[in-house]
Amino acid sequence: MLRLHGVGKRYGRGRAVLDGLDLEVEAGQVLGVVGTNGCGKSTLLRILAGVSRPTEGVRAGSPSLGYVPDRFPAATRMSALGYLRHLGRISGLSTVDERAVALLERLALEGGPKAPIRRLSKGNAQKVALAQALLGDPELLVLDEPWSGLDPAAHGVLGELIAETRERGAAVVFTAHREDVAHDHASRVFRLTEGKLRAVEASDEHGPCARIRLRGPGSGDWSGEPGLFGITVNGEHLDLTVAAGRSDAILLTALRRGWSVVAVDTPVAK
Ligand SMILES: Nc1ncnc2c1ncn2[C@@H]1O[C@H](COP(=O)(O)OP(=O)(O)OP(=O)(O)O)[C@@H](O)[C@H]1O
Repeated sequence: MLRLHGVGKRYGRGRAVLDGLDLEVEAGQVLGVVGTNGCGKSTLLRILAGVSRPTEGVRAGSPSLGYVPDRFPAATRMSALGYLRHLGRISGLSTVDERAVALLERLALEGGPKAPIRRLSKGNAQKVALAQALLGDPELLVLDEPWSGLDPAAHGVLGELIAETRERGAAVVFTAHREDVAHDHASRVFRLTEGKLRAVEASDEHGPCARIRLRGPGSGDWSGEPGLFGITVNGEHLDLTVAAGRSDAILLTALRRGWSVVAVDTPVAK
């Protein structure tokens, strides 16, 4: 879908921010990029999104793109919906209203679709940025620190939107500061250091997790269960967060203990 080969980037006469970097993005993949402040994550994503050119190397491929930049240009007088309509027209989308309103409602934009963009808080502006990136159902979604400023409810919705994007066969590349967040959502995680990407495997403690929702009546003491990272009681449901590799075993244990399985959210395939 999109390939970077030997990509380098230098601003003016400064040091090389990216240096001989290779990356292949394939359909249905979610790639997470982590790294310290200033290591070049936004630079890499700008090149992936085609808004900045590498000073060396090749960017090959031309998927349709949705991009959430690190800074959202939020100075417009338009309403959120007006802005999305405007971008939709520029991108040649015939009707955007229904999809735009649905996305803004799902992300719970404060003030609704008519909220003026320049009065939005950082997190709410980020929701509009996400909606504009998703509007045209792009083949590649490039998200620069998409969690920044979002409240926990919007975090959850963003996770769903990323999963849905992958399920319809599109690809996602995102940056994150927290490695565990990256592993929660990505099929592959890379660390950007010294201008290059290195794969980061999930450690046992922060590996990909599955979420299992059970309904009672069931019994048993879950303490000490290997690979069980967390339990939450949600009304009549018990929600377990488990290591992906242990989910079958924990499901069997739950069934034996008299629980019914309501839902299993499996991790992104490795
Ligand atoms: N337009 C620019 N002109 C000059 N230098 C730049 C420009 N954009 C980025 N840089 C420099 O390139 C380096 C990488 O910046 P970049 O924003 O890509 O890092 P980052 O990993 O996204 O950082 P953060 O985690 O803080 O968002 C930094 O040293 C930054 O100062």
